[in-house]
Order: sequence, then C-alpha cells, then structure tokens
Amino acid sequence: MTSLQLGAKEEMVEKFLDAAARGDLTLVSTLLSHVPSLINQKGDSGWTGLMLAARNGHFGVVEALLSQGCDKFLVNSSSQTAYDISKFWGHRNISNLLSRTDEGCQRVLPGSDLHQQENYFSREMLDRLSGKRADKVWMEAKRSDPGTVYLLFSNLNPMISSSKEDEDNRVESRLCRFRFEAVKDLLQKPQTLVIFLGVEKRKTPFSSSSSSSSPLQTEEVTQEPPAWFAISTDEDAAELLKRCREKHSCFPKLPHRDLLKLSEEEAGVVAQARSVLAWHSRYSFCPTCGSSTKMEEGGYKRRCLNSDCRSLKGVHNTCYPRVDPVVIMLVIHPDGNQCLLGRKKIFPTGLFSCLAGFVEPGESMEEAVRREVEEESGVKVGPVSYVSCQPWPMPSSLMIGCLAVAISTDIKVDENEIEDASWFTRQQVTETLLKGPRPALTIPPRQTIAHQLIRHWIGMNSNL
Ligand SMILES: NC(=O)C1=CN([C@@H]2O[C@H](COP(=O)(O)OP(=O)(O)OC[C@H]3O[C@@H](n4cnc5c(N)ncnc54)[C@H](O)[C@@H]3O)[C@@H](O)[C@H]2O)C=CC1
Ligand SMILES: [Mg+2]
Ligand SMILES: [Mg+2]
Ligand SMILES: [Mg+2]
Ligand SMILES: [Zn+2]
Repeated sequence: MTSLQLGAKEEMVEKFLDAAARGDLTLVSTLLSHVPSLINQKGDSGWTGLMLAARNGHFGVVEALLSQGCDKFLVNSSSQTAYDISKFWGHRNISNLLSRTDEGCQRVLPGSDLHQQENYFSREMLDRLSGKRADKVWMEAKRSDPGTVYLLFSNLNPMISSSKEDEDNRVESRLCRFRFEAVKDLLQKPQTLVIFLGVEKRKTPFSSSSSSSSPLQTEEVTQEPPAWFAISTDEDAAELLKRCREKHSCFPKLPHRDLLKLSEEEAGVVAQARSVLAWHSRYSFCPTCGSSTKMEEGGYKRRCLNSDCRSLKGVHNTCYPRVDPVVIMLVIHPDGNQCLLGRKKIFPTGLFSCLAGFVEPGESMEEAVRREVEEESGVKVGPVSYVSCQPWPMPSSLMIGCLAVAISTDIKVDENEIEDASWFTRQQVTETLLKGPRPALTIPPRQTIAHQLIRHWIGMNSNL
C-alpha cells in the first residue's frame, strides 16, 4: 500500500469515527456501505465507532452498528468495552441494548444457546419479587388492590375452565382468575392459605425483538403491574365452583393429565403455586421439634411456634419450601443409533419413557444418572451431559434432563422399579415422533421433559 493509499484509508477511518461520535447515522451508514471493514476499526485513540457512539449516547448509531455485525467485545486501551463506556456515562438505554444480544452470550459462554429448550412448567410470566415477601405493608396493600389476580386452589389443584379448541376436540384449559371482591370472604378465614406469586412481568421496549430508539415510556413505569396470589381453601369444591361465571369450570381430578392442557404461561404459574401449597400441606408441624408452625413471608417460610426450637437460631432449610432434584436421562447406545427407554407398570400399554430417579444426598447429578440407570436397567453409563430441566409440580421435583452414553448394553431390569426396558432404534423413535401408522412404541406427551429429551436426541442429527 502506498503512503497515499494509507493516508486515504486513515482519513476514511477518522471520518467514520467522527460521524459515529457525532451521531450522524446517515454518514455512518453510507461509509459502511462503501467500506464494511470500517465497522470494527479503531482510531488513534484506540476507540471504535461503537465506543464513541456509546460514549456520546447515540442510540441509533449503536443499534445500526450492532445490526450490521459490529464486534461489541472489543476494548479500548483502558480495557473498556462499549458497554462499560455507556454504563459509565449513564446511557442506560444503550447499556441495556449492549448487554442484550444472544450472540453476546455465546461469546461469554461458548456453546451456550440462549434459545435453550424451554420446557412446559418452566415459563416465568411473573416476577417473583422475593424482596417484597417480608414487607407486610406492601403485601397487605397488594392483597386488597382491585387489580390483583387470585387463583383458587382446592386439594392442590387450581380452578380451571375448559373449552373445546379445535376439530380434533383438543381441549385447552385456562386458569379461573378472581378479583379481590370475589374472594374477600375467603381471605378472612383462618384456614385459608394465601401465597404471593409475584407481579406480572413488565415488557420493556428493549425486551421486544423490534428495537426502538425511544426511552422507557413514563406511563409504563409509573403504573404498578398486577400482583398474583394463590388461595388454598378447604371449602367444599362444589361451593367454590359457584363463584366462577365461566361455563365449564372444574378442579382437575388427574393433575398429571389435566394440568398439561394449560398455556405455557399459566403452567409456569401453577408449577410455582402447586409446589408451595404442597409444601404447606405436608409441613404443618416443625420437622425439627414437632411443634406447630405458622406461615410467613407471603407463603415462602414457616416459623416454628416453639420459642426454644433450634430452627429459630440461624438459617434452616426446614423453614423454606423444598424442591427434590430428580435426574431423567436418555441413554444412548454406544453405536449412537439406539436409545434406552423403560416402562413402569402403571404406564398405559406400549408407552416407554426415559429412565429417571431421585438424586440422593451427597451425590452429583452425573453419579445419580449412572447409579439410577444401572439400578433400573443394569446398563453401565459413561459420559453424561446436561440438556435442560423442568419443574415438575407433582408435588415438587426438579427434573434434570441429561443425555448419557452407555458403556455396556446388556439389560437386566429391576422389576421393583420398572416393568421393562429396551433399546429402540432411531428409526423406531422417529416414526413415533412423526406419528407413523404402526409405531413400535408410544412416548410421553410433548409437555414432558422425557419427550423433549427424545426429540432433542433425534433432532441432533436430523432436521426434525
Ligand atoms: N416429567 C417427566 O417427563 C417425568 C417425571 N418423572 C417424575 O420423576 C420422579 C422420580 O422418578 P422415579 O423413577 O419414581 O424415581 P426413583 O427411580 O428414584 O424411584 C422412586 C423411589 O425412590 C424413593 N425415593 C427416594 N427419594 C425420594 C423422594 N425425594 N421422594 C419420593 N420418593 C423418593 C421412593 O422409594 C420411590 O418409590 C417421579 O416422581 C415422577 O413423577 C418421571 C419420569 C418422567
Ligand atoms: Mg430408581
Ligand atoms: Mg426411576
Ligand atoms: Mg431412586
Ligand atoms: Zn420447631
């Protein structure tokens, strides 16, 4: 390159950086369309166009540079990224934007996938606001707020209403939602349990995929989003149903089946409420001394009423809702082309699922996978890798979903735990997933993590 060409290039870089620093979006875009490599160029100061735009609060330029693939992880001579700079200079809308993109997470945690498998029961439509649980004044105000949403539970099941959804007669259920006035009497009864679930998550302009250069709308931030509570009462279920104006309302009889008909959002709320309510129903007495306990902190704590109890000194997990970790695994044959599925006696004919088992104290997830598979099927397992997890509110498990590779293949079933286990080929499983005419087996429905693990394995090598 001649010194003349070098000078022209430097001049171009300086022109580009100056435009970015001034927020001249038109010039930035024009220069980039002619010389795309300008996008990550540093000037004499060691700053890129993105850093300069972030320094001076030019949201539109930052947005345009990001959309054109600019590297936001470059650092200046003080090791600051554009994000650090925007944060330091108080441009919150820009720092929010810079901390957000998916590709950023890939960079921080290689191999991570922000669009990770989201399982049924795991969607969080509420912000749990755990910091507010001990705030009695705030909680009291929320309880009587006319915008607050109440869900009614009887025997751990929520009141739902059902409608026929499509030609296949697939039923979709919705949670029955009540306002304060409709449940005021229940709230006053001493036997009623009231659990604070959270407040509705607010959608900020930056949480949507359509990016906007406008700052947060003031009316959106001033109005508090509705709070949600779950009420559990031992009143007669038929009497409770009379409160609902919707036609086909009921309390599900078979939660394993009926709670799978909710929307993803509502299923997430039910997972939270049902597990907490189940904990209260099982822990009325103190596990440490056997005395009575009382509920606190919006339903997230039980305090022993015996003032001498050890559980009142320090922090004790017996006072908080319990979660049981369970490993659930799809074991892959060493040939890579078959998977191990088993069935319990209680399963409908032909149904096979992933093996699963409770994690024991002092056991890692990987060891629990190896132990449970060997106990139940006699198959030895080598490498284990985590895929995704699922809260399973029957009553309070966390299903930790894994893929594992077998290092032995002979099956010897433990008949106390499962009735049968077998290797199924990729083709057999694919036919089942594609609802072929004569599938060799059936698998659990899509709402279960077992189904998702099977689909994940098949999808790893195909476009299913
Ligand atoms: N969402 C899904 O796709 C699936 C969920 N599951 C759930 O996983 C859970 C565990 O699977 P299993 O094969 O039954 O486990 P498992 O293979 O460990 O056997 C269950 C036995 O373990 C003992 N046990 C140990 N810790 C326990 C605890 N904390 N609570 C209750 N029992 C305990 C009991 O004797 C029980 O009968 C089940 O509750 C089931 O609901 C199971 C398969 C699929
Ligand atoms: Mg087992
Ligand atoms: Mg098991
Ligand atoms: Mg077990
Ligand atoms: Zn106690």
